[in-house]
Amino acid sequence: MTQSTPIITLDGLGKRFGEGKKSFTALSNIEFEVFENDFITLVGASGCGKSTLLRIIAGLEHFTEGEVTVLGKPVRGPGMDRGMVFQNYSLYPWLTVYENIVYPYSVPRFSRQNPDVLLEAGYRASMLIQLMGLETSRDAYPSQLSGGMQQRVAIARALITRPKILLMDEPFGALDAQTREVMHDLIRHVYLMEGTTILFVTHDVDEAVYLGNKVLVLAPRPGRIDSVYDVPFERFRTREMKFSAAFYDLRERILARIRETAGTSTDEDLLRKLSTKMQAG
Ligand SMILES: Nc1ncnc2c1ncn2[C@@H]1O[C@H](COP(=O)(O)OP(=O)(O)OP(=O)(O)O)[C@@H](O)[C@H]1O
Repeated sequence: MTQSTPIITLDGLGKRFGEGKKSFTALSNIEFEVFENDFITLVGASGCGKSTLLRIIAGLEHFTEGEVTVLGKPVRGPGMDRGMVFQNYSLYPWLTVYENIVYPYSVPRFSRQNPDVLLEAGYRASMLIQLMGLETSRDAYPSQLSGGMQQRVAIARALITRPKILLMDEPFGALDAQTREVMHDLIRHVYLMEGTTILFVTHDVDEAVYLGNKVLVLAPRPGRIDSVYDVPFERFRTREMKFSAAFYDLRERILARIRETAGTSTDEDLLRKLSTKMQAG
């Protein structure tokens, strides 16, 4: 697959929840192409459909209009070509770190295969354990790990089958600021080492600019693509970048655009809207 062949194609994609009068259009006419080795971060006002879009690409949610194609094939459900990481780690508490990571290979499709495949899975798990800095926790259970470590395990598990695409839904949303920073550098490292194409949903515009090569802004009601920003930074990111004028300028432009799409021109506007909503509800 060359740079000019899209790895994911969204063609007139739409999603309606429910039927008839009570139906709700969550996404409308999404047209977008993702290319191999893209790192795309998705931002937008709350409820604009970021998670729904990611879940549709993952094959976890049906769509009601248009078509989604991954690696040239229409999406009809989840597949080994797409790994998914959620905010809440979703590890199996009764399995160790190593067992959680190799778990995808315990499905019958793999476990009935020749032992070489399982041996190779073991090697890959050990490599991922090293890549994620989990060597000393290999035999620990999830409850013995911090949130950041649990999320490293979840990322390793998503990567074990060498998916071409990694779909991440606010994966660092539950982590403290310091751990998030470490995870940012880790995920950029994984991206460069593994050559995976990444789609990453976040509420945090700083995170979106630091991680992404492109930032996709979705507008709400109905969810649609509003704008795409190219991130003008090197493949290797450094924390100093966050203090540069270019970073600040891009972040401010994206934040302003999100506010505009949400119909709020300032943070005060947004707070006023929220408090009116709370009083009403
Ligand atoms: N199962 C469902 N049934 C009905 N409506 C739903 C369902 N799931 C999501 N929605 C609605 O679809 C819209 C998009 O939801 P989604 O979670 O994708 O948005 P989001 O941009 O990820 O939100 P947030 O930023 O708050 O996480 C929201 O208005 C939500 O209420």
